[in-house]
Amino acid sequence: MSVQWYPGHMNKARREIEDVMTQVDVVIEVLDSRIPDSSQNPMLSTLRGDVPVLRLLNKKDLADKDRLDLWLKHWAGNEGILAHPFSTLDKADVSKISHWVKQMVPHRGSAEKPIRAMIAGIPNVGKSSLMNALLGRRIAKVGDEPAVTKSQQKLKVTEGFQILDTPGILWPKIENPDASYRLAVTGAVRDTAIDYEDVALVGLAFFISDYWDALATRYKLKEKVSDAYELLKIIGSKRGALRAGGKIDMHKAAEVFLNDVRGGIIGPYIMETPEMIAREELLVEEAKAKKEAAKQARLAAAMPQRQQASQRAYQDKKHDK
Ligand SMILES: Nc1nc2c(ncn2[C@@H]2O[C@H](COP(=O)(O)OP(=O)(O)OP(=O)(O)O)[C@@H](O)[C@H]2O)c(=O)[nH]1
Repeated sequence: MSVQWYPGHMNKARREIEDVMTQVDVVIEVLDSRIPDSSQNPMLSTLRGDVPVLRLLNKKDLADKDRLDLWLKHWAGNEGILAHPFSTLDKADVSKISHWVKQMVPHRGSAEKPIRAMIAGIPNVGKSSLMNALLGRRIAKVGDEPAVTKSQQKLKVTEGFQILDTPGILWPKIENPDASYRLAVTGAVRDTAIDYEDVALVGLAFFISDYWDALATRYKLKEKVSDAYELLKIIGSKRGALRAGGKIDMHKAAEVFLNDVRGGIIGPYIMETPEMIAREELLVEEAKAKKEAAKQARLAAAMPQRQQASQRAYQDKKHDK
């Protein structure tokens, strides 16, 4: 949960995943179904090459089923990707994994040629829980170490199915500020990375627009409140987040709300839809194009000055002769 991603970490993770990729037949990519896009690692699609990916939308018990279906439809045609809603808490789901991997790698799966899988995902998506559930025992938590570590042992799940003993920890989409907030709201990145109250306000604004009824039921709100800051104050007041003198303690109010969101107490939700991500990507592209155009305009504007400067330098040189 507390990995801080720096370029050095990312390079190390990338190299190690590349090495491990040669030893596996399938990657089991664990996502947080409340943020199906932001919990994907941006590099995995390139790193995996031709290796198929079983994409588990974990924590389905916390997710909005309708939006989950939108994502499944969205990925349906993707070559080499099989996606399923999933929960490590659901024994029936866990028992289906060996069938799903066999579907993806039909030429392996016997005792002589077992399917070798690596579990991978960003921090806190449920990789260790998945390994424990598959193996029926607790493995040591990998926690703070980015990427795959040590030489990899293969652990037997069934006769024809093995998993590597250390999950691959991948970095989240930290370069996109909107995604960073969504990762923070669900608890996938450390609270200290972004201001706690800001995270709660982003989360609250999202619930106001997308899941107002659930919010109203949880906090017994009679009328719609559109302003996230005002609503955080109301939640703080209702839940006793007060300082001495009766002023609202906004940090405590943020804590109350975020604990509810992360624990699924308000109700099932998904913060991203394929359509919304497409719009966001378009905006990012447009912003990039605008920035580039502004740079070119600045260069063009500076051109005559540069030409004048080089002309002056030429004339000075001539004069000196
Ligand atoms: N509600 C719910 N919680 C889950 C599920 N699977 C895992 N969790 C919880 O998610 C949290 C993170 O799970 P871990 O298995 O530690 O996640 P991880 O990916 O190994 O985390 P790192 O070691 O930080 O990379 C724990 O509190 C788990 O209990 C699930 O299906 N539903």
